[in-house]
Parts: sequence; structure tokens; C-alpha cells
Amino acid sequence: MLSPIIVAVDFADVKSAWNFIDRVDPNDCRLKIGKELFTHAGPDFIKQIMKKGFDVFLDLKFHDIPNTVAKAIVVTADLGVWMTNVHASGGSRMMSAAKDALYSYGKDAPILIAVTVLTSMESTDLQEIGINVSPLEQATRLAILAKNCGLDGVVCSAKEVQSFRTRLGADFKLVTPGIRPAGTNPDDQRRIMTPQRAQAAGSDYLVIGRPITQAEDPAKALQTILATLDASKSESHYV
Ligand SMILES: O=c1ccn([C@@H]2O[C@H](COP(=O)(O)O)[C@@H](O)[C@H]2O)c(=O)[nH]1
Repeated sequence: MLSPIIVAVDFADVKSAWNFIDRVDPNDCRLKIGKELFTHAGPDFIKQIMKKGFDVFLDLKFHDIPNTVAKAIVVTADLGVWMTNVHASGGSRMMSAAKDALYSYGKDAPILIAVTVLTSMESTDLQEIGINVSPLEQATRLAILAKNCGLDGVVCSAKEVQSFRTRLGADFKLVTPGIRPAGTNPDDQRRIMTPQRAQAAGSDYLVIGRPITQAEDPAKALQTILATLDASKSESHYV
């Protein structure tokens, strides 16, 4: 019923965010609210978007001691968001605490995923922080850890999707930012792929921000990208 696109609603102000949200259909995308807009607008804004029928991915990437992360995850579950996340590099005790905190929500729990290696990072960035393996090797290690902790999926680059699908199974959600239509500015992203290739590789959800939000007409930019995707490969009827 829904498209695989999650729009990263990274607008600098709430008015611009509403200007976009009011012009798009919940069948055409889910919405990801990250640190910038959440810090501006807070939980009430999230509730208003959900009232309009949008699934919300609250992308706050929690990374802290297990107790703190578990309590923060409970607050996101109480908000009723569709998806939420932690950093896998917080380790297995932290991820397990987050997962356990959702136990009492049963089927109403948000999808809980873990960020592996940020799509803005390449080998040199990893070396700087003492990680001397490739982004694929490090992301694989963290994705396996996340799966073993019972998480529902990971955030990774679309470049890692084929390998992860084989190793981690069909049901493990692969959520991929770093999506750039051919010929567009990569900005600060490093491990990128086009929407069509990411979908063909097997990404469950394509997270797309600036190619939509910074376009002259963001709602039209979303439609243009949707039209390039293969509707038969998703849950949806969006073309
Ligand atoms: O590894 C990651 C994890 C999260 N993100 C977030 O996705 C969007 C991408 O926005 P673009 O404008 O399409 O680059 C943004 O909100 C990031 O915080 C990511 O890019 N990579």
C-alpha cells in the first residue's frame, strides 16, 4: 500500500516542513524526522503528522548507556511512531536493552533498527577513529550484532544491501540513506546509490532528503523519483 520512499524532512523551519507535508500523500512516502526538525518542533509536531496518516520514522539515533537508551526508546514507543533507531556501535548490551524495553508493546512496538556505518563515512573516516577495516566489513559486523540482539533491521548504505540480504535474511529490514538520483550532488554523502539501483539491490526503504527537500518544488521532486521506481517491487500501487 505504501511506496518504499522515506523522505528525510530536514527543513530548517516548521513552516517549510508543513509546506511540503501538506502537499504529499501518505501513500507516496513515509516521513523521517531527525534531530534538526525534532529539536525545533518536538513531540507535538510528530503527533500532528501522524494524525494526517503518515508513518513516522523518528531518527534520533540514540547512543548512550543501556539504561538511558532503553528509557528514551520507551518514550518514542509511547509517541506511537512507526520506526525508531539506535547506533549499533553502542554495543549489544545497549541494543538488547532497547529491544527489551519494547517487549510490553507487543505488535504496537515501533520497528527498531540500528545504524551501522553512517553513509557519510568512507574508509579514511573509519581509520581516523581507529577502525582499520572497510565500511562493508564494519557495517557487516554491526548488522550481525544488531540481528543477534533481536533488532528488526539496520540503516546501511545501498551498496551493502546485496551482501546483507544474503547474510541476514529476507525479513531483516534494510533502510538505506545516501540515495542520489543520477547526476545529482552527493553533498556530504559518500556511499551512495541511485533510487533505481538501490531498489533493484533489495533495499526495503530508500531514505531521501536533500534531492527532494532542496528541490525548487519538493512535492514534484518526490513524484519524479517515484515515477522511476518499479511499483511491482514494493508494497505499493504508487504509479
Ligand atoms: O547513515 C546514515 C544515517 C542517517 N542518515 C540520515 O538520512 C538523511 C539523508 O539525507 P540526504 O539529504 O538525502 O543526504 C539525513 O536525515 C541523515 O541524517 C544518513 O544520511 N546516513
